[in-house]
Amino acid sequence: MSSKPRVAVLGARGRMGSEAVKAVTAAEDMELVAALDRDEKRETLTEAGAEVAVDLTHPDAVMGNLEFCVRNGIHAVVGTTGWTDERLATVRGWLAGSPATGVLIAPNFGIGAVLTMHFARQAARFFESVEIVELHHPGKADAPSGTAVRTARIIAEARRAAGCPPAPDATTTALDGARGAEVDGVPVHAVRLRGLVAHQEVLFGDEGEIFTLRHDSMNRGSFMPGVLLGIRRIGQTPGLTVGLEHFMDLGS
Ligand SMILES: NC(=O)c1ccc[n+]([C@@H]2O[C@H](COP(=O)([O-])OP(=O)(O)OC[C@H]3O[C@@H](n4cnc5c(N)ncnc54)[C@H](O)[C@@H]3O)[C@@H](O)[C@H]2O)c1
Ligand SMILES: O=C(O)C1=N[C@H](C(=O)O)CCC1
Repeated sequence: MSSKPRVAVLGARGRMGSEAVKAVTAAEDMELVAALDRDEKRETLTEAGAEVAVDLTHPDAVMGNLEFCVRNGIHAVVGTTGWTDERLATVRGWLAGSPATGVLIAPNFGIGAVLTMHFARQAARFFESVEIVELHHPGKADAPSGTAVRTARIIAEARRAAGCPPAPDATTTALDGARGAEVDGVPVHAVRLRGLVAHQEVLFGDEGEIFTLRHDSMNRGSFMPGVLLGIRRIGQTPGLTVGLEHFMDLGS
């Protein structure tokens, strides 16, 4: 990779993509060489000599973009959501054919959001009950948020490893959705409200005690230090990395 990575942004006219274009342009240690949105051809990436592509598009678009990048040896920093185990396996398959290429999939670029997940992992085994509430702007396509899904999986994994029983819940009748979506056994509730950007609460409860982790992204600029960190690190990190925490030296 060049000493100043040559960066392309996909989804450049979107809420996140337009912020990323500004952030990359303002960063002195990288160069913006392409800014593409829907209906612009992916070949622009290779023509512009892009070394890192930042994908901030849509769950329906991200796989095609990523396949093109990996097949052309372009590293990718992905904020787009909609990830499943099957999709991750497909990306690993592409990367097997391009072993020097790196892909970072970051469910959330917010430093505080990554720390919320890190602390949730630590807290998970100490409380009988846990539920997640995520709150986002009404323009969001997916529910629950990628961050909430990842947080639930991290908590569930930590609770399984510690041998925790399922959280108590005496509900026998409920309207559809009243108890949220169950992600790996953790109830996740999604709110969509004009005025919100991206917010999450992780609620832990035990006898006489509630412990709450809350993170608020008040604007999309809050995600940009994480996007830039991903761009700076992905060239030295071949293969698939899921979660920005792997670039944050958080320890265990
Ligand atoms: N990881 C994070 O920290 C983080 C933060 C915010 C949003 N997101 C995710 O990023 C994605 C984008 O969010 P947003 O709020 O900016 O959405 P948005 O709808 O404002 O922007 C998406 C942009 O992508 C464009 N697009 C669609 N298909 C495309 C394609 N094939 N090639 C190029 N561009 C294409 C659209 O025209 C649009 O301009 C969503 O999946 C969202 O959940 C992630
Ligand atoms: O605005 C969005 O859309 C966001 N998507 C990510 C998610 O689904 O977790 C990150 C937060 C903002």
